[in-house]
Amino acid sequence: MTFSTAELSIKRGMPVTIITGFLGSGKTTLLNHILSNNKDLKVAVLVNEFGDINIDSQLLVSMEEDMVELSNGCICCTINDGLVEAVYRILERDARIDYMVIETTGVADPLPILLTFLGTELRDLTRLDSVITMVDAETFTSDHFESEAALKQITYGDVTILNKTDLAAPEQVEKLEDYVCTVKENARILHSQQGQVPLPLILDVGYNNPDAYADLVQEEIEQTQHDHDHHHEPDHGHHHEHYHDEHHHDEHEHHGHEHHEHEHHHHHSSHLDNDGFVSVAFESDRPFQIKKFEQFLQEKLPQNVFRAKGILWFQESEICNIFQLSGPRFDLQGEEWHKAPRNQLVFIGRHLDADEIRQNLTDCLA
Ligand SMILES: Nc1nc2c(ncn2[C@@H]2O[C@H](COP(=O)(O)OP(=O)(O)OP(=O)(O)O)[C@@H](O)[C@H]2O)c(=O)[nH]1
Repeated sequence: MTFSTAELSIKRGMPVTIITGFLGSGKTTLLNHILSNNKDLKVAVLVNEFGDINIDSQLLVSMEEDMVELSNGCICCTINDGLVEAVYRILERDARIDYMVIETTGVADPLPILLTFLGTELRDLTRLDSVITMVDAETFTSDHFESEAALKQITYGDVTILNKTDLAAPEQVEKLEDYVCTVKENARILHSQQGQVPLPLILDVGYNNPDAYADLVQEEIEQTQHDHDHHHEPDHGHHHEHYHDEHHHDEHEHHGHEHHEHEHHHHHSSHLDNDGFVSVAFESDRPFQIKKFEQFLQEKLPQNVFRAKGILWFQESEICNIFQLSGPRFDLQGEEWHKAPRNQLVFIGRHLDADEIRQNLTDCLA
């Protein structure tokens, strides 16, 4: 008689923390803080990114590579098979794993992700410990970037971390705290700089209350069942079709596709459609000329780019430059190359003209 590896080694009751928060709020920074201070706790990480290139996972502090699982599909899709599969891959690992942390994209509504943990077979294999919401204390205001996802992130967070307090006046932080309490009564709020919060305040805290989501879970299961019956479609078809559609959407946003509704989305995510945010990826095996790239940033970077990140290679420099742009500020940090030099950049914003951005960047190449 033979056993599959999965049957032999699948882990049960794995505690899971979900990190959510809007674009650039500090999710990856918090994840790095966790990974640098987790002591004996073996943490596996699942990173979901908005865009075609995985930048975040390359910016994680050095850790065993196989502890990071990626999923570039849209994990905010309701009762999501792609997410379930990625979590399974972690649970099936032979290595010891004590804890799982999931970083969502900045434009994700966390509710469908929560419901995936509470309403599928993951309910028996994992224990959703808490949802942490990162908030950029400098830029977040009560208009929540006109993004429904940004609001949902606060609504469904079990702990809210007001991050970047170094960039915000104390009165502004206080005002933000009041606002968060209007969205979420009795919110648990922490403050931080660079995501530095004591880990016992955020990990293994048992804040998530599955009972609070029982009705939604039931509704979702029925909806999913109905949709599957209706479409006569196997689960896989659903996921891949969506995945493909996201990318198509990214690429062609400037032709006015932002109002397109994914037919196969269920009711929780259909209203979002990434709130009109699109991502434009750029990659090249040729280096940039520093001067030209600087000029691009100063003169050609579209105003509506909300977030950008990348790993940059300049002709004039031997080091790898980590580029971060979040709202009004950008930053370049040098480090050693850990792989063959190459340019990888992602821009995120509303109404971006992908062709124009790519052409302008191509013009910066040496
Ligand atoms: N000044 C300041 N900068 C911060 C702080 N926390 C994070 N940052 C910077 O903010 C930028 C965005 O941080 P990330 O951790 O990448 O944000 P994120 O939420 O993962 O961003 P997305 O990938 O867009 O979802 C980076 O340049 C960070 O170094 C902080 O407390 N103060």
